[in-house]
Amino acid sequence: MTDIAIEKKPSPETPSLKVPMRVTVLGGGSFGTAMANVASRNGCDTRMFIRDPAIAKEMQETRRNQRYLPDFVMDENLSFTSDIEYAVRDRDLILVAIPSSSFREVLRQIAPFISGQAIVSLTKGIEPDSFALMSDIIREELPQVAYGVLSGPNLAKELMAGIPAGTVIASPSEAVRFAVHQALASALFRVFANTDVQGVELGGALKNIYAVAMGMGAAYHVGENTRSMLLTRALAEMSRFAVRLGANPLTFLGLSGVGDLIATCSSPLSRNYQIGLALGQGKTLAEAVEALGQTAEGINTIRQVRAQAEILDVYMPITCALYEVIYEGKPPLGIALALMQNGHRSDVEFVLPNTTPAS
Ligand SMILES: NC(=O)C1=CN([C@@H]2O[C@H](COP(=O)(O)OP(=O)(O)OC[C@H]3O[C@@H](n4cnc5c(N)ncnc54)[C@H](OP(=O)(O)O)[C@@H]3O)[C@@H](O)[C@H]2O)C=CC1
Ligand SMILES: O=C(CO)COP(=O)(O)O
Repeated sequence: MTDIAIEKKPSPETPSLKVPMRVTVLGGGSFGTAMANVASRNGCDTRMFIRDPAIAKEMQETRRNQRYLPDFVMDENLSFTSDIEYAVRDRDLILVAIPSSSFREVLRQIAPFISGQAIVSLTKGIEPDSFALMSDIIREELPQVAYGVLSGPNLAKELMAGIPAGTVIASPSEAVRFAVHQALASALFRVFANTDVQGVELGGALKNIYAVAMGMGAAYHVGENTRSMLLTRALAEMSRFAVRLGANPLTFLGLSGVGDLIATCSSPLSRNYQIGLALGQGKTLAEAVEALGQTAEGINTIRQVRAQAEILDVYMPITCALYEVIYEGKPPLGIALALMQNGHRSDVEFVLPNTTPAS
């Protein structure tokens, strides 16, 4: 990252001072497009890396993302390239919006051209097999870079429509937190800060599991009491798991925790919710994924987290129940009834630890 952004850091008395930043977004799907648009609209010199040259050319000419967000016109200053070196050389910030399954591969492609740019993950998933978070992958592949993760209730279509939203930049580096704020914050987009990278990242990845569950619940027309119970127990479950991995439980009170859980679990715009809805309406997993045609990280996250919870001996009843329904073909209503009979447990276990063994 260049020094300019850091040297001109405004004092709290001069919050409106802005230094234009050079931003690149890797990934031309829904979220990459939405965040590139946020940065460009905010005055950043912004490039998007699209792997298919024909699509990059089409987007440059039409300013539309015909496949992922056809109903929106992108900011007129945004530029598009399929040349990865040109995309990442001499930039301040690289925002990575690539699905978790390809995240490492793309970091390896950019590695030869990285010398001082900060790398920020926008991805909400966990790498298959390794159980690595995106911040782990950045540290492994690019050990010298300043890095962060951005996560929060940020449905791509709402951002494109200019509907106000907030997000969280988590980084051990104050310079990265500041630079991301400077690049993205506006009257339409608030950027909050955290240092609990793992907690923020796990919030974004884990809530996808429960969005699948809530989509399925919607197919069964569950009531508000049931929805609220499921959401709140989801928060208990995800924070329990994340704390076992070293996260701060209080992070889950923030936008990247409860905030994103509410947005993703309540909105038909969420692709994970859409998958759950389709499954609840009787589609097979393959049919639901094919009909969606976009990334729904939750499907893999359910499998990964269930396996990891078993290894770590963390009680994750909702995740395990979903696994049984989706991957073992068990009947959803029977599984839901069994969940309701899981015994007498603490409401908030950081207040009252559970004393009875999990059934
Ligand atoms: N959409 C949303 O509202 C939000 C999404 N996220 C997260 O952002 C991440 C990306 O999601 P999203 O943009 O929505 O996903 P999409 O499915 O909409 O798009 C994925 C994009 O990544 C590209 N891509 C995949 N593999 C590679 C690769 N190896 N090299 C280069 N490009 C590649 C795809 O290219 P191609 O089209 O050529 O396949 C496509 O442009 C996910 O982790 C998601 O959880 C986070 C917040 C909100
Ligand atoms: O993470 C999201 C909103 O914050 C979007 O979730 P989906 O990937 O389910 O669309």
